[in-house]
Amino acid sequence: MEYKFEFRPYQRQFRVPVKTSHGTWDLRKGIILRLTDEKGKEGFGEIAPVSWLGSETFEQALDFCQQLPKVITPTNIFSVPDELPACQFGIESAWETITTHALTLSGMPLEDLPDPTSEPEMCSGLLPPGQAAILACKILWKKGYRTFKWKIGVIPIQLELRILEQLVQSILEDFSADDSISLRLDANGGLTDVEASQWLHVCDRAGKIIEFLEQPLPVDQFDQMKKLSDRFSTPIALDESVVTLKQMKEVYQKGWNGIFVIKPSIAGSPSQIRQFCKSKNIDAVFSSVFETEIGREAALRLASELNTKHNRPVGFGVNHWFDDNFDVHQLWHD
Ligand SMILES: O=C(O)CCC(=O)C1=CC=C[C@@H](O)[C@@H]1C(=O)O
Ligand SMILES: [Mg+2]
Repeated sequence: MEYKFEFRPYQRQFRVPVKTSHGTWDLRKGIILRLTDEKGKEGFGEIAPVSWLGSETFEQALDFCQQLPKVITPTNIFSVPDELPACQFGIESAWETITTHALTLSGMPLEDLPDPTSEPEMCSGLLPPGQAAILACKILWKKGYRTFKWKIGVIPIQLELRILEQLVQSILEDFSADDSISLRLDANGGLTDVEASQWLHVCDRAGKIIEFLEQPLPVDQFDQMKKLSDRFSTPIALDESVVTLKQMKEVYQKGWNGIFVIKPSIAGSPSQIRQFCKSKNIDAVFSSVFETEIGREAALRLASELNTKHNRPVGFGVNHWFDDNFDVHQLWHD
């Protein structure tokens, strides 16, 4: 079978730049691709790199698309290099939408997939860093969210610890007690070992309201994170340490049995991710990379199949970070 291959780069300005301990991200650039088979059936996919998290760069992805032939075969689709995980995901998921006849691979019709972004209690809402998190939490709670993720490691730790106290206080006071509220803290690898211990002491004291502390230390400090997870009761979730399938396997081999934050759009081949997660029974939190509806649908299709054991709310409550009325299908009409 041969497929006509077309691609369109896009870019979307964040309403508010995404600030993390890695720095400031203000423009989301990606590539929407379309495969058309010999019967005219179309399949869309998205390449949404986040190089500072560990995927290829947007430029490397664009170069790869430009060097592909205008007509490709399954050999091209399944031989995308492992150094291009966002390209692997985008091209293979476009192929899946054509070949699985709009069914998820577990046989569920696509239109029946639960869209967590329309069911906020199944989704975590991403809060801005710093003091702004408190008001943002109230706004998202009113929209139905009950799981919130807050970026830390962005301003001095004493300030952030004080804000956490205020955040927990406002949740306990303002939200009805029967709400099972969860707070996820994401340091993006920006803490020192001492700061991570300080955070985990506070999290342990705050109790179950803190679902997990995400990537407290840099990727090269896996052993220290393993020690922290043994020392404190608050779970630790790895993100930057497990961006690609290759990293997931390495970390699993080293004995990580904690939470894996899986960003399908930058993790690599969907079929290989599926195989790994099913065979290892991974405790996963599926997370967005601010992709468009094309990439989100492919990522959530995978999440719906793999998120069965722990059924953690998916990290896709990010639409409010854009305020444009971006129509991804318009790319094909310009
Ligand atoms: O996981 C979520 O709840 C939302 C997505 C999210 O937090 C992120 C997406 C991409 C880069 C980062 O800003 C951040 C992360 O580090 O997890
Ligand atoms: Mg993260």
